[in-house]
Amino acid sequence: MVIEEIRLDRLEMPLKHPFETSFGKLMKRDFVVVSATSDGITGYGESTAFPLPFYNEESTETVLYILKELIIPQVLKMEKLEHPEDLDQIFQSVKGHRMAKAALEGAVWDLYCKRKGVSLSKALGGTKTEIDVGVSIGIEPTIEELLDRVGSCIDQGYKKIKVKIKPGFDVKPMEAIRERFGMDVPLMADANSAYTLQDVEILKQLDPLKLMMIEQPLAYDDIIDHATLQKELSTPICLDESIHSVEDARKAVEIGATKIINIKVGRVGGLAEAKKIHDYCQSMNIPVWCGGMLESGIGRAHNIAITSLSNFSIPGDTSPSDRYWDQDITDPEVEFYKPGVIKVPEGPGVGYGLNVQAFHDYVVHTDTFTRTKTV
Ligand SMILES: O=C(O)CCC(=O)C1=CC=C[C@@H](O)[C@@H]1C(=O)O
Ligand SMILES: [Mg+2]
Repeated sequence: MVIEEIRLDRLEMPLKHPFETSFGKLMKRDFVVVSATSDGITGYGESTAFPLPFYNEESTETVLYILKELIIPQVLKMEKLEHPEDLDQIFQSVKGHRMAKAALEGAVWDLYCKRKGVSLSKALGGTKTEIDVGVSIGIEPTIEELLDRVGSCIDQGYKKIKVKIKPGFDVKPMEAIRERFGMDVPLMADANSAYTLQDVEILKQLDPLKLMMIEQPLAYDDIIDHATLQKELSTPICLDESIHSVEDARKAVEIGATKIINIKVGRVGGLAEAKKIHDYCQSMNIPVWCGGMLESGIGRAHNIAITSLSNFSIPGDTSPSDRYWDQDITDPEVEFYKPGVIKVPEGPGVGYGLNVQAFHDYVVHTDTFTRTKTV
C-alpha cells in the first residue's frame, strides 16, 4: 500500500476524575491521534505520551516534533509499505521516541488490517475472544476515599485492583484494603519509581499482604537495583517504565529483576515490539499484562487487540471508556459486555469506529501532510 495522507490531531479530553500518581496529578488528557490514509481507507493510532515528561522522557510536543519533522516526511516518500513492520527501516533512523513511533505504527496497523478485512487481534496472532479487565486507582486524598473507590470497583466486577502508592501512602492504605475487603481480592500496587533501595524495609512490610505484584518500585531507568530488591521481597516485582524493548525484557528476566512484565504498546515503540516481548516472555514463563496510559477509545482498542494474545494472562488496565470520559471518541465506546470482561472486536482493524462529532469537539489543532505537499 502507499500512504497518501497522514493527519495529526491534538486533542484535549477532560478526565471525569483527576488521576494522581507519585509523579503528579492529571486533570485532562492532552494527546495526539494519528490518521493514515491509503485508497480512501483510514487507520487510527494514538500517542500515549503525557504533556510533560513525568512518566518517561517523551511529551506531547516531542511526539509532534519527531513525527512532523523526522518520521512522516520519510513515510510519505516510501514507495511501498507491504506490512506495518516495514516502518522499522525508518524508525531505526531515530533513537528512542517510542511513543511517537507507536502512534504512527498503530495507525498503519489499523489501516493495514482494514484493507485486508481482518481484525487487528487476528493479525497480531490473538486467540482470546474476550479479555479480563483490571482497574488502576490513583492516589486518593484519604484512605477512606480510597476504600470507597476500591469497594465500588470490586462491585463493578473488575478482575484486578491496582492501587498507586508513594512514600507516606503505601503500607497503611494497602493494609486497610486487605482489612476491609479480605485477602482474596486480586490486589497490586504501582509505585511509579518512587522508592530507592534504602526503602527496602518499608517495601518488605507489603509482603504479608500477598499482593499479586509491586509495579516499578525503583528508578524508571533501572533494572540492576530491582534484581537486588527482588531478592529481599516475596512479592513479585513487575517492571513497567524500565522495559522499552524485547532486549530490555531479556536482560531484566535474566538478572531476576522482574517476574511479570507490564507491556504498554506506546512505551515499547508499537505493536510489533509488544508482540516480541509477549512471545519472549511466554517462552520464559513470565506472565504479561497490558498497562494503560489513560487512553481514549482509539488507544484502548489497540490495547484490547494485543491483550487477546494468549500470554496476557493477567488482567490489564484496559477499563471501559466511562471510567475516564463523559464521552469517548469511538463508536461504540469501550464497554463491559459482562462485569470485568470486554469482548475482543471481530471487525476489520481495531474494530471500533470513530465518533466524528465527539472527536472534533476535542480537537485543538490539526496538521495534515500529503505525499506531494505539506499543508
Ligand atoms: O487506567 C489506565 O489507563 C492506567 C493508568 C495508570 O496506571 C497509569 C497511567 C499513566 C501513568 C502511570 O501512572 C500509569 C502506570 O504507571 O501504569
Ligand atoms: Mg505503572
